Amino acid sequence: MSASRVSARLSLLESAISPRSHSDQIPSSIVKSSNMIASQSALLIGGITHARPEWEALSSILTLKEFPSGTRQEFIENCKAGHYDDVVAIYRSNTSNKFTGNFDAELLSILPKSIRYICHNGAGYDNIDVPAYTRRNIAVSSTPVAVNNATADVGIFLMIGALRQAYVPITAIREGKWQGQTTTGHDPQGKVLGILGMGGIGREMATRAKAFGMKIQYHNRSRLPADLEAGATYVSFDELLANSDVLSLNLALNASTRHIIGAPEFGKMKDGVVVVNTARGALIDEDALVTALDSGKVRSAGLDVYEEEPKVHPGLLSNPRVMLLPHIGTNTFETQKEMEILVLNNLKSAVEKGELITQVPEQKK
Ligand SMILES: NC(=O)c1ccc[n+]([C@@H]2O[C@H](COP(=O)([O-])OP(=O)(O)OC[C@H]3O[C@@H](n4cnc5c(N)ncnc54)[C@H](O)[C@@H]3O)[C@@H](O)[C@H]2O)c1
Repeated sequence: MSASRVSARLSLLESAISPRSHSDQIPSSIVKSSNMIASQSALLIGGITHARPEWEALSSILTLKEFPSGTRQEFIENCKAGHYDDVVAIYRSNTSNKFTGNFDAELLSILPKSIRYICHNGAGYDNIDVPAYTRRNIAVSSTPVAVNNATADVGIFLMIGALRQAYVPITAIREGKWQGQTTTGHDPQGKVLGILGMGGIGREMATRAKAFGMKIQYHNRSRLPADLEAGATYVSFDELLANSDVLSLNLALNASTRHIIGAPEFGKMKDGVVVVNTARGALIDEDALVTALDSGKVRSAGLDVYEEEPKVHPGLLSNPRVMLLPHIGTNTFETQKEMEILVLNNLKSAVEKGELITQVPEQKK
């Protein structure tokens, strides 16, 4: 990692939050109050695993409330009953989305008028209707940068696994079949990696892939400055499809990127292309991917994300040329902790300075 990126990463983590003594007590389902009564509250939806002391330290400036688990209906009832009427900032996550459902326009209409900030734990935030929250003047932050290394590591793991079609030997040896039906794989050396979405994770994919002797090309909405390009070639979307041996998806899911890769795009790719997706499942039309795998157009794929998680397309499950992981991109101790701290730093900055550190780019425009 370059010195500038290290310092950018550290500056996100520098915090005025000073951990206080850790309490293992699970708070009540609605309210965990501080010793002092602050006039404003923060609401934690779901759990905090690694940074609970830092969360509890916020009780010096805020009353802390929690909705650790439950249903969307229960959450809505709490809102309607006025339990969160003094909440100015919410800590939520992709994980806690299963309790509340999406932060969509319906939920927004029920949230207390006091809420000014949504501090989201996750680099992807497609479960928040950002335009609707922007219209209500609610600022939203996510956790970029902190996720880069762990997610790119998984991307490389999936790419190598797909190139080597590693699923077959991995399962054969445990079934007592030694190599079983293992086929001969392919080297990354000398191949062209095409990165669609050259943001934080895409650039870390590029850094790692260069060490494997790959040539890097990318497509982004706009070309990057030379220092961020770091030797990668900027190409059009169609050139990326036509000239990549491995295509890695590293862009956000939104209305304009849903199914950005479908049957017409597979048709423009090289025969035997390898597809890696650690971004969001719905970027790819999964039915079209299964068809392209079945025909051999796509030789193999490495996937961490799916269109309808936790459902996985049966055509992917049954295909031994596909490496499948259950959305574990950021699931390391170090990264999870860094993400939690970054959310809390956003929350503290919001309350104390009126600004988020990593506000989502759509709102910064
Ligand atoms: N598998 C996981 O656990 C995991 C972990 C973290 C992030 N993610 C996903 O990865 C995505 C990328 O994360 P990031 O932190 O690198 O985001 P980022 O915002 O740093 O980078 C995304 C890049 O995509 C580009 N882009 C957007 N729309 C595009 C388009 N139509 N065509 C080409 N490029 C486009 C943007 O300009 C940006 O450079 C996230 O949105 C998230 O959904 C998944």
